[in-house]
Amino acid sequence: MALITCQNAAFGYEGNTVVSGLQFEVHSGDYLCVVGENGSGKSTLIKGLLQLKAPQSGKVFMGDGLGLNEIGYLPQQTAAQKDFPASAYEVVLSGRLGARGIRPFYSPRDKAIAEENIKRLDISSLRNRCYRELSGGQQQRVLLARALCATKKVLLLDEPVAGLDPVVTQELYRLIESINRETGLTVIMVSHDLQSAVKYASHILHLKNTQLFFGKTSDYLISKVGQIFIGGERNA
Ligand SMILES: Nc1ncnc2c1ncn2[C@@H]1O[C@H](COP(=O)(O)OP(=O)(O)OP(=O)(O)O)[C@@H](O)[C@H]1O
Repeated sequence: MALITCQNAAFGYEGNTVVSGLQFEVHSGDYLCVVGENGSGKSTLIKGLLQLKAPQSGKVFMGDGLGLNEIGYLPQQTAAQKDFPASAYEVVLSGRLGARGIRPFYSPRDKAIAEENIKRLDISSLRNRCYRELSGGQQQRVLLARALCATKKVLLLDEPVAGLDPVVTQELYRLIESINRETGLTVIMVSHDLQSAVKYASHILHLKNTQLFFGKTSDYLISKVGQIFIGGERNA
């Protein structure tokens, strides 16, 4: 059974539809990249998957025992988040807030999970540094560790490389791919970067206010949509 299913869903704001015809499934271990131009509805879909937004029509549902609090989410960074006055360790540990529920303190297990992800993302040397003093790439690693603390099942990333230089961008992509490959964690990532999407993702969802393509990356590459967009970028 699929972890997430979109059944002919449409989303919008105050009666205006911004993305429709969404028909896809995400299975355990998939690495899905959601691509499309500015304003094509990618972030709106992410809000729908997180159930922050109800579909105007159609359905979105979770299966395979997936709970909403088992999705680790790395949102698009805002200026306010970049200025967060806490240590890198505190930011990572706060990924356990959803699991902590009404318990007043973090448990030894919460702290062990934070340690595990600090090690996994190789950020031990940053743990006591103030988050807002870190570079963009370091901040994204900390936020990725935070999102991993929240989940063993699904990681939802909205443009995780926005504003990073090409070297740090490729490092982050490789890291996300190795987490997907080594742990089987399902990854759903919004990206503007088609070349990297087809390099790393197992599946592509291409939006342009409607669903232009959904399927395996290998099929996308030989599809009409894939040929137009990938060809277009290569010729640009
Ligand atoms: N809160 C909102 N209220 C009304 N319209 C909105 C709201 N948020 C987004 N929109 C509109 O919905 C459309 C899709 O926006 P969305 O942010 O989902 O696109 P996107 O593909 O994620 O774009 P980008 O790549 O620029 O982040 C746009 O036309 C946008 O102006």
